[in-house]
Amino acid sequence: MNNQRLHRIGVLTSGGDAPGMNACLRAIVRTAVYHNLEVIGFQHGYRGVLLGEYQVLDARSVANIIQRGGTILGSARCPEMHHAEGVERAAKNLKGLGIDALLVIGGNGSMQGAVSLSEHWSGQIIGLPGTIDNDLGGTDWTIGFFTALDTALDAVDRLRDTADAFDRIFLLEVMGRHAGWIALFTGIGGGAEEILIPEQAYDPETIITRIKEYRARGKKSLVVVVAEGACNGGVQQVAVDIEGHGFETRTCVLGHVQRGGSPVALDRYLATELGVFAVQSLLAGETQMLAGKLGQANQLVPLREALADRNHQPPTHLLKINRFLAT
Ligand SMILES: Nc1ncnc2c1ncn2[C@@H]1O[C@H](COP(=O)(O)OP(=O)(O)O)[C@@H](O)[C@H]1O
Ligand SMILES: O=P(O)(O)OC[C@H]1O[C@](O)(COP(=O)(O)O)[C@@H](O)[C@@H]1O
Repeated sequence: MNNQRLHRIGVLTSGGDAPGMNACLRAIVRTAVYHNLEVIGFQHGYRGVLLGEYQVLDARSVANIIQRGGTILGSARCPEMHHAEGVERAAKNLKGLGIDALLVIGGNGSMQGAVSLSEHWSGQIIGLPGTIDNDLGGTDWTIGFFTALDTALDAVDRLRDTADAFDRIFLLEVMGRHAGWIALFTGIGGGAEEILIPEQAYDPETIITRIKEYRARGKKSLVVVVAEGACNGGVQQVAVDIEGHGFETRTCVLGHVQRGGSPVALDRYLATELGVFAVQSLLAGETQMLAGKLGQANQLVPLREALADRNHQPPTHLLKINRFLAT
């Protein structure tokens, strides 16, 4: 299966970092070295390609990182890639460095960058889904989602303790500007009474009515999980709306805590399997693909299709079943 033209591959981590990116780097480097490939790690995502900032990664350079959050390569949002000149420069630099193939670990934006690059560069490109938001098509799960979820769930449990002690309404804001995956799964797993996500129109009147019903049914403490992008103004607006009806609230914004920490088992597993699969795919001559997990299988989906996949929405039927669960 060896691709005779493949000698030197580049790898980068881009966009919002996600727990498990290091585990993925380890799997990529070890698999590549096993197959006698040289690996160049670009620092801080596409910025490293543009500035020529990179390091050679050998098998030992990825020792003892499988359990570490963040990314040893660093990440960045690199605005230059939004312009043709930036993409052309990245392509020129990759060519100059003799890179035969590039592996991009990141979210939606990073995959857009990979597609743009493929229009100016003839090397092979494979993307790997790395974002806590789980908002990328072409894969059921993204690296980092499971860890972020556990962090958010832990926060809900802790808030419930103090909410119970004071009979209070707590609002927890979790990440997800455009995607409600974290909020939805955290809300279900944590037994939240209400879950607000960007995929569902925000209706303050409904929330108020339900809070009154909960209280009438003897529920004292209430937890509302709010995705960052659930409504204009985020959790602060929700607090204003609820307080406007005479209910006292407390608000907690979880923020970047969700991005850090040691990856949980499922993220390490996903990162490792997809890392190996991505290198095997390069060796098989594949390009412009996302290496993802669909069901139990590793799958290659064309990057453009993965980006266009509108079916990868969070399962909003969970909002309906939460009506039973919150009774
Ligand atoms: N439409 C695009 N065209 C080219 N490059 C892009 C595009 N969108 C994003 N990128 C590149 O990918 C980087 C990461 O994207 P971003 O959306 O910030 O994070 P993520 O990959 O986690 O979704 C951006 O900073 C930029 O360098
Ligand atoms: O760290 P920043 O730049 O403030 O971005 C925060 C955003 O990044 C994320 O953590 C991850 O999003 P991306 O994968 O799109 O980068 C979002 O949940 C959050 O809205």
